[in-house]
Amino acid sequence: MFKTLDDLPDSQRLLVRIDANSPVEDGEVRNNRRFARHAETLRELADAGHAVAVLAHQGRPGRDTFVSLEQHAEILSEHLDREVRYVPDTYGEASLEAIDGLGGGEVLLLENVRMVDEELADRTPEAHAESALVETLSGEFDAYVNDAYSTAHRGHASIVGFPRVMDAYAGRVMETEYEANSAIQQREFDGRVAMVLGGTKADDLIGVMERVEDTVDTFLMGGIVGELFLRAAGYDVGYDVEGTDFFDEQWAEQEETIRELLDSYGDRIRLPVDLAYEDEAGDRAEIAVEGVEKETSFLDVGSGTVEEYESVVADSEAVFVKGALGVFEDERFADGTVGVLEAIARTDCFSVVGGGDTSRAIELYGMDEDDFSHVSIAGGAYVRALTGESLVAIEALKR
Ligand SMILES: Nc1ncnc2c1ncn2[C@@H]1O[C@H](COP(=O)(O)OP(=O)(O)OP(=O)(O)O)[C@@H](O)[C@H]1O
Ligand SMILES: O=C(O)[C@H](O)COP(=O)(O)O
Repeated sequence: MFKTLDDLPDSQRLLVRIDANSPVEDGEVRNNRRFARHAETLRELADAGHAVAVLAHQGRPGRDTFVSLEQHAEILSEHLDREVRYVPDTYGEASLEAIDGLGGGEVLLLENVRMVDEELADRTPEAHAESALVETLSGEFDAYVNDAYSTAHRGHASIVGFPRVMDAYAGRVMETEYEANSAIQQREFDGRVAMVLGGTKADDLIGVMERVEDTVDTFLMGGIVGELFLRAAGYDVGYDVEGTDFFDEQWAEQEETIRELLDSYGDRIRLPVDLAYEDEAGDRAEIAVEGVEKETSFLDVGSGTVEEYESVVADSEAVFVKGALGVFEDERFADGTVGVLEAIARTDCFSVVGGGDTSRAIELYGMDEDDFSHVSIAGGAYVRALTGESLVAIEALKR
């Protein structure tokens, strides 16, 4: 097992990796449950008198969610009820100076670690440990704490590099999510098991589908991923809204695998029977997938699909959710995501909802977290844990 905060010596200078990757709307970073959860870890460390420098990422280069962490520092300050200083630099002169001035009980947020090219480089953990980022920052601290459970599946420098050269501990979020999600993996279900798969990241979900073949009876597809499956099934769908680029690259990469999955899983994969879009008046409109004739950017599954998915949920003993069925952040296109989540909440089935964005729908639409067995703040990491795949961050902490 890994070491936890219970094992930390007193008065340490700590480098703490959190995952505050958040939705960004019109340049504004949206507060979400990740902040509140990580704030608990940071409060515990600061209250204990440790000096805390925080490392985190936001978005990916090339995406419009790829922004600096200045707003994250403000949001964290509100949650912590103490100032979180921010330095617009990750391991250069400015950040080293700020780290130098960091006292016990203080919290400093370094700049988006994905602004350092080495972070995302495709390298082994050994090579990551030799990067300038890791070599420089590791020399400034006594120990490294990884609380970023939701990034635990990414073999990036800040996740797998530091634990090779520093004393490493799991933060509270890492510890509790790991325990909860491993417990799920060990359960056995007598009845039917359904998995709701949506959102934007096809490669994550396809990996899952291949691994849970023996456990899951029905896959309920939606979101961008659902449209990719519909396209593979012969429907003329999968067109981006202006300014987004979800479909073409993923289609080129995944077309063949999606076709194979459709062939081999047959009826176990349920695809949307209707979809919703914004009409000329700006209202929600729906169309059956059979009737789609012109290029349309769809933003939700339709009401016929929700009805079908609700009845699958009602017949299931366990339901796992990863990814939203539509752009639920816009009330007009929340019906799919909210409809299915409410159907789950109405039953007493064992249920797990994951996905940093998706789980936010629970809060946004006034649902009660207690109606679900577990709500994870992780997306890809949660799904991998669920399917028994090991997480590189956990392996690194266990070394
Ligand atoms: N048809 C669609 N068009 C555009 N975006 C969509 C569509 N359907 C769902 N989404 C978006 O998918 C997002 C959720 O999926 P995503 O795969 O990003 O994340 P997640 O599973 O919640 O979390 P994580 O990022 O933690 O893996 C939502 O923000 C929603 O707006
Ligand atoms: O939000 C997440 O799922 C994590 O922060 C990982 O982000 P990524 O999918 O961009 O690597």
